[in-house]
Amino acid sequence: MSGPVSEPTKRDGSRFLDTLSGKTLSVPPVWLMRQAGRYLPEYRALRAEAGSFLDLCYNPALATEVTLQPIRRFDLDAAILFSDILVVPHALGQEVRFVEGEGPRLDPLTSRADFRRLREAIDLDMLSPVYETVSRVRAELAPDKALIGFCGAPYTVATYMVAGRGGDEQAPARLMAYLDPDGFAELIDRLVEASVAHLVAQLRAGADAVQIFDSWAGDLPPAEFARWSTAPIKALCEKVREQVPGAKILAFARGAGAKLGGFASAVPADAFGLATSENLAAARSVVPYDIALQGAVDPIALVAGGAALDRAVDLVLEALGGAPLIVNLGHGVRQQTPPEHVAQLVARVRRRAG
Ligand SMILES: Cc1c2[nH]c(c1CCC(=O)O)Cc1[nH]c(c(CCC(=O)O)c1C)Cc1[nH]c(c(CCC(=O)O)c1C)Cc1[nH]c(c(C)c1CCC(=O)O)C2
Repeated sequence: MSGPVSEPTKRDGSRFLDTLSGKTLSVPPVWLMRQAGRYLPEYRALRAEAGSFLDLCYNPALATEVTLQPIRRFDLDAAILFSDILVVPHALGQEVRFVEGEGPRLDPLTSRADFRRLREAIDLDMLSPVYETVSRVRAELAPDKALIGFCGAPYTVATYMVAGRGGDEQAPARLMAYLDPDGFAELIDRLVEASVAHLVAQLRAGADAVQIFDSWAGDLPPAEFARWSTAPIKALCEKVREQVPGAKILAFARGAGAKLGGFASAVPADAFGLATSENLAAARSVVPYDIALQGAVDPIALVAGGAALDRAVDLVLEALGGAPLIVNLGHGVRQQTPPEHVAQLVARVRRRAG
């Protein structure tokens, strides 16, 4: 577990890692954001026994099991660590809880004074169960399956820390960014440092790649996007690679749209995630051809299944299949998704295999 990371690209036969290295495969790799979760009956059963959602995130035996549940059921190319982006504010000393049926609730930060009361640096000991989960999952996964670690982007995590919850285009954080840009920058900088430490710990524990989720970045006007999404994610990638040379990184600025070209030219990621709303051909034309794109099947088409799902998958393969592609959804799996539809999606992607 300790010592330098194994060279991720040397893991044999991983379609996912080959694609991150810039290869175009006739059968692209596939995994799904939120592939573990409440749409799976085996998740709901285990969740009922685990106590709170955070208890589950900090229980290596149960979190390992939940991470592996979708891999046992479906022929996916990658597992994603079962955890949450809000463990970072939690380990910075902010109160975080998950209200059943409603989502996350944090004690909101309303001023500089509020976040100066948080820890200066992330308490990695608090997150040691997460890293223990990473090494347990890696030990159980087949060599051709990749393990993805993750964090939230500084901006998205800051929006939850300031608002105390999701919703309303995360307006409270945007308001703070306009009214007190230096104070907001201080929060963002602290989140860059905390996220670097969290991603490096996951890579050292055995994650083959890490994804940065900027779920709320797309709402920002271009100048704010450049300052609060692009610049911190660029710094995060560079600082992770200083400690883990060659680390494989996926960056998902959801809904970047016309801002994707600028984002992709500044951020040194190995793949860029695309949201459901993106024009795929336009996205491909603004990202260098040796850099992978990931996405962007509509999660609602996955709920629908049948011919609509096949068509949604085919459109992604046609638009993006001529260059390195990781098939995924444009956002997370919805709770009402019939599990059989995930099997159908994977089969559709693999259809030309063999
Ligand atoms: C914004 C965000 C969060 N968490 C995450 C994001 C970024 C991606 C996105 O935009 O969806 C990321 C996340 N959250 C979770 C994962 C695990 C890995 C995976 O399967 O993708 C990942 C990668 C588990 C989770 N995170 C959460 C659940 C549901 C909790 C439960 O089982 O009760 C899961 C499986 C809770 C959560 N966590 C968060 C919210 C807003 C919610 C409530 C919404 C909901 O309930 O679906 C914050």
